[in-house]
Amino acid sequence: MLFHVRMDVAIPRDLDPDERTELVTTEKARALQLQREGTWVHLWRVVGQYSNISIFDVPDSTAMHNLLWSLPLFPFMTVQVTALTEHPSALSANPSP
Ligand SMILES: O=C(O)CC1=CCC(=O)O1
Repeated sequence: MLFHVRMDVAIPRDLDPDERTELVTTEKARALQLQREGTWVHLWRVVGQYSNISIFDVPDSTAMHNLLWSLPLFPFMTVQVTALTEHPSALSANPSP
């Protein structure tokens, strides 16, 4: 099941710099792991913002929820999730005759 997710990151300015570095480093490691596993299918920076647009491929909405809650930066993010389904005009839904 595919999900479109927008994450807007807001790390407090007064957070300890070492803690900030640790958070960002562990978030990156987790993101790379999930991309290698094929779960985090796309990860794009939103131009000019500390935000990303991502596509996830997970079994169901509970898995999506649990994954997001498990992210190290989750406490510092506002997350918008949109469940996706196949468009009837997509090439993938219309194999060539
Ligand atoms: O920087 C971000 O947009 C938050 C984030 C998600 C995965 C990652 O490595 O950073």
